[in-house]
Amino acid sequence: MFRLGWWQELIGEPAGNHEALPVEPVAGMRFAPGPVLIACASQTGVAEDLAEATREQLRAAGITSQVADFEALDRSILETASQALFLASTTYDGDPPDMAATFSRTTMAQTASLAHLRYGLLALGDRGYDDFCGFGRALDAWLQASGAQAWFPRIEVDDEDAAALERWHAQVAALAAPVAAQRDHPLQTERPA
Ligand SMILES: Cc1cc2nc3c(=O)[nH]c(=O)nc-3n(C[C@H](O)[C@H](O)[C@H](O)COP(=O)(O)O)c2cc1C
Repeated sequence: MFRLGWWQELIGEPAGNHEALPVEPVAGMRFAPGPVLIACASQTGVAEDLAEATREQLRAAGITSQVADFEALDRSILETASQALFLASTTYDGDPPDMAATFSRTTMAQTASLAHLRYGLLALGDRGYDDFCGFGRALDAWLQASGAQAWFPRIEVDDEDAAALERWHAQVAALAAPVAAQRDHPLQTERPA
């Protein structure tokens, strides 16, 4: 679906250079300059639609992003992304969507070096199933074990619950707001809390 090197082209790095970025101190609750990776694992399309809505939300805030499904993701892409939003559903018996099966089986089989990565995660599921949000929870655990730092606690969505989805878009808006404010008022510096 995606050509090789699509993420490296977006961040201006030649494809094939897979060295991890240096670890940066934790910044505040805001997107950093540079593109946001929106990674989507969907079986029946709900997470895909939400990923597009999130991309549109970022575009309206003047923030560049790239939506990628988990088939196009691998360790090297995550090791060169500094910020990402993950939208991940669960299917079958607590399993990843088909498009994330290889990622789950291979990339998640061992931890990665993701201390530079800040992320938000939306886990989609249905409490009617035994393993609620099984894949989203496993992905979150793997990201944390790999050193990535969550901007906010994982948001879990039960059967497309509107309140949970509102929380997601509110969190994205909160991350985007300081970027938009700085763009609109570039001479104002942020005051220390
Ligand atoms: C066949 C099937 C199996 C599912 N299995 C689970 C499950 O094990 N755990 C869970 O929390 N949700 C489960 N769900 C619910 C989906 O995760 C939920 O409907 C989600 O919104 C689908 O998102 P998607 O369209 O992006 O795949 C299942 C749904 C279907 C249709």
